[in-house]
Amino acid sequence: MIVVQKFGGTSLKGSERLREVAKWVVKNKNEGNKMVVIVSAPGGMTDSLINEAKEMNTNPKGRELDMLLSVGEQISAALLAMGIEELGEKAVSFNASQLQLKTNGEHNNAKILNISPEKILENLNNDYIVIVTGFQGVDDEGNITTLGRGGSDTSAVAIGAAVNANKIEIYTDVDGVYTSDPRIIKNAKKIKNISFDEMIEMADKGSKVLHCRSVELASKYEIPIHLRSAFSWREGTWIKKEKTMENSVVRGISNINNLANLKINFKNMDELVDRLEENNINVKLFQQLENSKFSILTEKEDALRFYKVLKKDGYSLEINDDLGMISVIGLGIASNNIPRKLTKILNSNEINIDSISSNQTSVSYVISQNNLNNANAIFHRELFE
Ligand SMILES: Nc1ncnc2c1ncn2[C@@H]1O[C@H](COP(=O)(O)OP(=O)(O)O)[C@@H](O)[C@H]1O
Ligand SMILES: N[C@@H](CC(=O)OP(=O)(O)O)C(=O)O
Repeated sequence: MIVVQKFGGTSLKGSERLREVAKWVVKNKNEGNKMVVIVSAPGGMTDSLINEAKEMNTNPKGRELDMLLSVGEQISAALLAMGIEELGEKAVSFNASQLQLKTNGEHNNAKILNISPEKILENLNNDYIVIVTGFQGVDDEGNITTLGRGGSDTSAVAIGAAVNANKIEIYTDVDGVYTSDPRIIKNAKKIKNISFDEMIEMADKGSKVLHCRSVELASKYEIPIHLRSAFSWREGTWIKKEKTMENSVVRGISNINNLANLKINFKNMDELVDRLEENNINVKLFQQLENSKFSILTEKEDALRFYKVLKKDGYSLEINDDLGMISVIGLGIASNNIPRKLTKILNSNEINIDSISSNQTSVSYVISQNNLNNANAIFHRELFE
């Protein structure tokens, strides 16, 4: 059986943790499995590399940033290989360049195009534990790219699909997906099974426990993911195809912090869309308010950047940069009375709603950033406790 195991930053921070991971991987190998291990950078390293970059240049080029950010994963990969060899097993580490893990050239947010599994399979057949750097790729010209923050989950699923893995396990610092972020909601409950669609929606709406694209890929290839803890090693949460799930309408709550809304007077909508694209603004919600008035919800950093650009060009616009979004997720949620109930709950708690949006799997409220944790606690109490 081929088993892919991915370890996140906190699971790899410091030699003691690395040794625990090495022992676990060797134990799984000794149970008769062929092991492919995907690693993130040691916890906190990617953040501190970004800070160092910003000290040198307030707006570093994507290519150079990727050269720098890809370093952390390489450190984890080499150290883990050494730790495994110390336990008497054969291990070899590879970076994306050595494996020709091809992506497009979109620096800092690259998409995986192709992975040739031969080198990994050859080493597995020669009894090696294969360790691969997550988060990184190479473009057509050999430049190092990275997949966006949290992207090593996506590396794991893509590599799992390429080697036709029997199991993909993602190890982190919580023992599963919870009904809300357990760091914020102390009474959050562990979810045993969640469908791909629900998990995609939770990740897209701010639950950083899994990279959204990793779940999209797992859904495409129909490979279940087992998300579990590298601390307790207990059974975690299964993310899998909906058919095999028991029915329940409400699955979880997600939050996005630090959003901003721009209200813009702009004559031509196509031109506005072009300007958003040119400036790389990732729009979360786009509404036409009146004939030539638009409302755009985006991350605060993007909004402030776009505000400055448009202001300089003489446009009239307003900004509210104190917003967040709370979403409740569940299959078919929009077609029952839950959205109405949630709106009432916010109203009766005097939480102002800036806007509401919904789709088949989620309903989202844009509210003031200050109210976000409170709304999360109130929704959680009403829906899950
Ligand atoms: N619904 C949720 N269930 C579990 N964890 C969540 C959820 N939403 C957010 N999280 C957070 O995700 C964290 C794990 O993700 P992350 O820090 O990226 O780990 P890693 O470095 O292992 O990839 C948890 O510590 C938890 O606070
Ligand atoms: N090191 C990268 C990639 C990653 O996926 O990390 P983690 O698995 O620790 O979330 C980041 O911090 O974004």
